[in-house]
Amino acid sequence: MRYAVLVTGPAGAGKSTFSTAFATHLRMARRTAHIVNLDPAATGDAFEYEPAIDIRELVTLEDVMSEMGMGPNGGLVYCFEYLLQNMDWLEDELGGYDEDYLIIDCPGQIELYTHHPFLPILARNLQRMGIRTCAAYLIDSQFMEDRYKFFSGVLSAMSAMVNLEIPWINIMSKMDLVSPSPSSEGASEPRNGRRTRKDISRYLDPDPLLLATARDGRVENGRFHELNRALVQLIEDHPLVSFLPLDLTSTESLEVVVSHIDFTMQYGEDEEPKEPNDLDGGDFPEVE
Ligand SMILES: Nc1nc2c(ncn2[C@@H]2O[C@H](COP(=O)(O)OP(=O)(O)OP(=O)(O)O)[C@@H](O)[C@H]2O)c(=O)[nH]1
Ligand SMILES: [Mg+2]
Repeated sequence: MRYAVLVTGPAGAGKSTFSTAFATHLRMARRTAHIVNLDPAATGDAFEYEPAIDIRELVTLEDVMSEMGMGPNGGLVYCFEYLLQNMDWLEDELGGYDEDYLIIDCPGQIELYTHHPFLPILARNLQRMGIRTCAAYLIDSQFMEDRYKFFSGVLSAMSAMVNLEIPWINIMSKMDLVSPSPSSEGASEPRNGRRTRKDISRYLDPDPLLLATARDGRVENGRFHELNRALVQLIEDHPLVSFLPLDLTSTESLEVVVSHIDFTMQYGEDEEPKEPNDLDGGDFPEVE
């Protein structure tokens, strides 16, 4: 059995850093892990490890921009359409890695997650190749600085999620930047840019009151209040929106995240009897 984790999320969320730390962690545990770079705009030595598979061998953003006269955003979308049309390239590359864990570092362009079918198509292709796949969606802990920014982050995570038919976990990255301040324990708002444990947990497991009330605890007025309440209800009703904190300065924190990913993919539970045939594959003769 092969496993793949799609590491996704907005620009600068810490995807590449997490991918590297994740690979190192698996290797230390004597598990085989390979990084797959799917960011056609990644610069030369962005990785501590040479990626085992690299989209830049198929297409680079730089070439697309200079040869097609495209800007960076259109260029990235073009690169992905090109990849989707050349799935056999990826399949050939992946063919060499059996029984392994593939950590797929995705680019940070939000369009790819919200309204482009790139991720669902990629996930379906990986599954068709017999690779057990899950996704991790990272949001930078700085999103917790502002509740509106935070909820817009939650909504973009949800909009990416609804399109995907694979198991999914949300990760709040860079938690080392918001370690709770012991001196302000009990207060509900940050002091000196630090946050209390209670405050942090309200974001990790989104608390509806966070959005429905203003900083000083007043209920906000008018139309936006109604809109916010509707969003709160949506988030409350949606069981998948909670975040696992990730602090890369703590091995324990990384271990917890890795074990969630293992659990999500049922890592190591591949000894079960296999399906006699791939039921939704095209292996059956046409029934008249
Ligand atoms: N403090 C802190 N900084 C981090 C952490 N992870 C990443 N960073 C920093 O955040 C910036 C972006 O990290 P990347 O890993 O390149 O993020 P990315 O999501 O791959 O970015 P794109 O590929 O451009 O979308 C870099 O300056 C990192 O050093 C973390 O856990 N803690
Ligand atoms: Mg990156």
